[in-house]
Amino acid sequence: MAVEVPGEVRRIAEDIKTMRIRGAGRIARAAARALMIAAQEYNSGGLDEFLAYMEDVARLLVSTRPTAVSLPNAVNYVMRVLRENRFQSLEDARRAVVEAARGFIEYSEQAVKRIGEIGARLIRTGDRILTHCNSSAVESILVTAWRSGKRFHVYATETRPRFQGYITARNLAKAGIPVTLVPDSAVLQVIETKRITRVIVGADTVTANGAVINKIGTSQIALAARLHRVSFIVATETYKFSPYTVVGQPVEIEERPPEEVLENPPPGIRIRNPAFDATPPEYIDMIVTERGIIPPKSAALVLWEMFRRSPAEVHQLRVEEDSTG
Ligand SMILES: O=P(O)(O)OC[C@H]1O[C@H](OP(=O)(O)O)[C@H](O)[C@@H]1O
Repeated sequence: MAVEVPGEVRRIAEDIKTMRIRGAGRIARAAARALMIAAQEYNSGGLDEFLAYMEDVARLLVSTRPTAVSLPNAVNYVMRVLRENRFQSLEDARRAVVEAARGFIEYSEQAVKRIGEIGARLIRTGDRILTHCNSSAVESILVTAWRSGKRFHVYATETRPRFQGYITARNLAKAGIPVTLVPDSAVLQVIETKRITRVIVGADTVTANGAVINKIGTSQIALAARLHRVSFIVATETYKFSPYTVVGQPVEIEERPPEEVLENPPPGIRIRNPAFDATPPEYIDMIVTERGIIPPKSAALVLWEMFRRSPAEVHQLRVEEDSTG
């Protein structure tokens, strides 16, 4: 019989699903923490049962939201220690999971900080910066630049239907940064009349060809920025680069409940609520990562460096995941 998943782990999975825990980086760290808790709380059998149970937990976590690849990348990073090693005892296996999860969380936190330092160098006093949704990588850049004495103004979109732009506006205001909240539909007008100098957004997934999957509306903003020759910058940790796209697997765009758009739609009206869209590499000037700034066309190189797997190996990995799923 399958071992029961601890309540706290199920709660984390539910919180990711319902977006109480949100943001691609936070989701990844929460998933790593959930695997750590699952390993620590396991007390009902031997090593083989433990391995099967951890695979169950991994599947539960990965199934919560489909788009941000940071989630399966974090889970696979931790699970790889179990999948690729032979352990003599349950305690050794448990310890390896806890260490890997801690390692991932630490790396991720440092990466966001490093992106802040690297990206802050791009900001100039006098900039008028537009951002969309809420990205901790973008916030890290803006807050670091501000603390280093640069003075600028940020325009934050509301980001319907979940209004994550309010989180951004609140956090920036708290840091003392002048911020103006604007409706999503005002983007072109704001870029034009406020003479925006830079757009900076986060990412949920970066594909092998350098396209960026981010909060719905990002691609429209990229188009508007292109129209006015405003540089379009993406800030992201490298674990949001998708190894699956190396073999051409499309990124699934999450479709969220219609009630998020309209609670009680009048009869006869259908509602669609896609949560993300894809911005092609041609519209992206640079991607700021913890490893440095790259042009979007170099995404495949980053993937190769990180995973060091040939396309055939990635394909095999996917097949194995699917068959255990
Ligand atoms: O990792 P950080 O930079 O914090 O966030 C990255 C992205 O995650 C968010 O998705 P959601 O709000 O979880 O749907 C937004 O799309 C944001 O740009």
